[in-house]
This record gives sequence, C-alpha cells and structure tokens, in this order.
Amino acid sequence: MTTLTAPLGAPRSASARPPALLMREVTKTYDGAHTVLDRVSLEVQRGTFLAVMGPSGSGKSTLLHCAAGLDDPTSGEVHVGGHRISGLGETKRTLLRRNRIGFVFQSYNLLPSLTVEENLTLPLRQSGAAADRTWLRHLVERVGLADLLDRRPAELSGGQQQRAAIARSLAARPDVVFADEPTGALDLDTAAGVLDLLRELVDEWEQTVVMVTHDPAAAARAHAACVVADGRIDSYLPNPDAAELARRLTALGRR
Ligand SMILES: Nc1ncnc2c1ncn2[C@@H]1O[C@H](COP(=O)(O)OP(=O)(O)OP(=O)(O)O)[C@@H](O)[C@H]1O
Repeated sequence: MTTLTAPLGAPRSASARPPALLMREVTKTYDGAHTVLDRVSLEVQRGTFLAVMGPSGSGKSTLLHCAAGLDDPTSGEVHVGGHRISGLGETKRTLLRRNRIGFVFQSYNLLPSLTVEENLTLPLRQSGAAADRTWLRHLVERVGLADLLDRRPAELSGGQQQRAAIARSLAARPDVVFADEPTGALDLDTAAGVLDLLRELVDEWEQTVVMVTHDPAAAARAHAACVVADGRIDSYLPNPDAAELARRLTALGRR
C-alpha cells in the first residue's frame, strides 16, 4: 500500500485519527472489460498535500472521482475521514461528499449571480450545517478576500476567484479537498501564489489536499507526488522535484 505519513514538522498527535483518505484495492472497470483503475491502494494522512500526476489517459481523473465519491469503484473500498464512501448508493454518497469533501476546479465553478460571501457559504447552506463564523472570518482573511466579500465573481481576477473557490472548499472544514488542475487557467505568477496558499493552508491548519496536475512545477509544491500509469500507481515521491517528475513523465510517455 502506498502510505503517506504526516509530513516533517506536522504534529503527530493526529496519528490516532483515521487517515483523511484511504483507498483499498480500488478497481474501476468500464463495460465489464476496460480496466481504468487497477487495484489502487493509497493512504493519505491529515495535514498532507499530495499531487497526482501521470500521462493523459492514465486514470488520474478516475482515481480522483472514485476517491471523492463522485463515482463508485467497481471493487475495493474508499474511506474519507474514517467513513466509507464507496458502495453506499448515490444519496448517502452525496451526503458524505457534501459534509466531508471540498472541491477546487480549474474553472473555479463559482456561481456568477452570487457574491463571494454567498458563494463561500453555499455548500454550508446546502448541507444544512451551521456556519462557523470565526472559522469563515479566519479563512477569508487568510486567502486575502476579506475586503471583497460583496463582489460577484466577474468582478474578481482569476487568482482571486480561485482563492474564493479554495475558501469555499474549506468552509465546512472537510476531511479532504480534491483539486483538479487548480492552476490550469492561471498565469505563472498567479498560479505560484495559489499553490503557495494551498501548501500554507495544509501546513498551518492541518488541512489535506489531493491535487491532480499535469504541471511538474505545481506538483513540486506538494509534500509528495504519486505518478499514475496504466491505472496503477507507478511511483511515489516524497518531497518531489519538478525535474525528476518531468523525467518520469517523459519516460512513461515513451513506453
Ligand atoms: N465513463 C467512461 N467510460 C468509458 N471509459 C472511460 C470513462 N471515463 C474515462 N474512461 C477511460 O478511462 C481512461 C482513463 O481516463 P481518465 O480521464 O481517468 O485519465 P486521465 O489520466 O485523467 O487523463 P487526462 O490527463 O487526459 O485528463 C481513458 O482511457 C478514458 O478513455
């Protein structure tokens, strides 16, 4: 099993708690024959920033969808914060997803008619959870949006919109945030700022982020990277280096 332990410097007091994400022998097959994920096992401890890389078509999105309860594996188990999210049926899976998982997408996915503040609290309202005002205030200050809460997404830059999406993903204090190419639509400097923010939120607040990316430089901001190839975890690199990741991806592309 690929195991991520708490990063250097992270408090070990969390070790008694279940991992943020546990995938056990997860297989996803389409049409009964096409195996897209092949017995993937992965354990991500709280307070970890994990990057998922791999060639196009290797199974990264499928892994993310199964891990995040957007799709159900054909076999195997997925647990989020100690709660099984696989094999539950759509209604229970949706509830767990709402309460325990945050999402950040390349295209931000903010609702254009709502203000930043309304966007941030929308998932809480949808799940019926009470808003923790103190936490939300810390969050908007930390992501640099405290003065922009009344604006609509179209009145923000791309980087500000992604910061709003990151704050939204953390509003309910999820067990894990899944980020799908979160910097794909941003210029280099803005992307670096968003990656720094994600890393800092993980390090300072013991959040957990699993990020799919094609960019080795983005993956190098994570505590660890796993490289997916042909539906399996080909390699796992703690403290990943962008040049080494790029070499591995090139080599996989040549196979
Ligand atoms: N709903 C589906 N039905 C059938 N095959 C699918 C389905 N979704 C994905 N696949 C196949 O699964 C394989 C892996 O796809 P996936 O999207 O997980 O790869 P990826 O690594 O995320 O690729 P990319 O980097 O290009 O986004 C591909 O061969 C794809 O065609």
